[in-house]
Amino acid sequence: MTQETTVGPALEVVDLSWQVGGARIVRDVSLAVAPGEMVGVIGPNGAGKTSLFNLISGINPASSGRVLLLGRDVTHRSVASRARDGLGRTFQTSSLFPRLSVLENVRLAAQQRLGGTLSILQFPRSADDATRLAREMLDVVQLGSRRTAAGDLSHGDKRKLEIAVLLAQDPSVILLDEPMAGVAHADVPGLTEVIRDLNSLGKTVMIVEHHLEVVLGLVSRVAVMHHGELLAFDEPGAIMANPTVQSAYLGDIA
Ligand SMILES: Nc1ncnc2c1ncn2[C@@H]1O[C@H](COP(=O)(O)OP(=O)(O)OP(=O)(O)O)[C@@H](O)[C@H]1O
Repeated sequence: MTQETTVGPALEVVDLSWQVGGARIVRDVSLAVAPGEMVGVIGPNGAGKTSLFNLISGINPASSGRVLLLGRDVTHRSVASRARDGLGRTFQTSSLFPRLSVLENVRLAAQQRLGGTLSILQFPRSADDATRLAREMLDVVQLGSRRTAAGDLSHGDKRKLEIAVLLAQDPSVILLDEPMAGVAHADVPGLTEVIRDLNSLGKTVMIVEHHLEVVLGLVSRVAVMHHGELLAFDEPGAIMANPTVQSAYLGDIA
């Protein structure tokens, strides 16, 4: 007789809302993302996608509802606490140190994970654990051979470097906010490949992206937001065929 093991969602939001003044920016959103799943979040400008990420990562406090990370209720936890519990996030704007080298940017994160400080004055001189870990993460994002300052990288390579910085902190759940924004057309396939590889590392990923071909080709399910509400949450084929989604969103951009 086979025994079934039940594995809960890596990330779940339940009736999540965010109100600012009289405006309800995120309205009763509920969805669950399975461990190792990659989910897209799409919707027109101002639909509430980044606001949803801000609630999940703790940047903004939920007005009501809950956020569960790896089965733990983190709704009232700080950003740092959620990060310690396994949540990683990139932003629409770059969070890199532009004058530090590619390696130093990742080594800072690796050093923090390994229990060191964030001081660049305390970098060990020789190849230590943090350096080794940083090099491994740079190989994962295909930047292993780059020796330049982070600020000199192309937009596409900066996004890859931000992912390496995240990976050095070993998050279980990763939120990517518009990774393709500002990335040159020629760099899109390479960055797409790096994001796809996050799955083979066992990461759970939510990705906000306006670049529809990219997101539909990457994810197993798509959440469509509109006026702060979750309009639909389904497989890419079903989303494209959904009449409500078509009239509310896809019709607008076709
Ligand atoms: N701190 C805030 N105070 C008041 N309104 C806000 C705040 N943050 C966001 N908003 C509003 O909430 C709505 C949703 O914004 P949000 O950035 O979440 O949308 P989005 O779907 O990510 O848009 P885009 O695709 O343009 O990034 C917008 O109307 C925005 O102006």
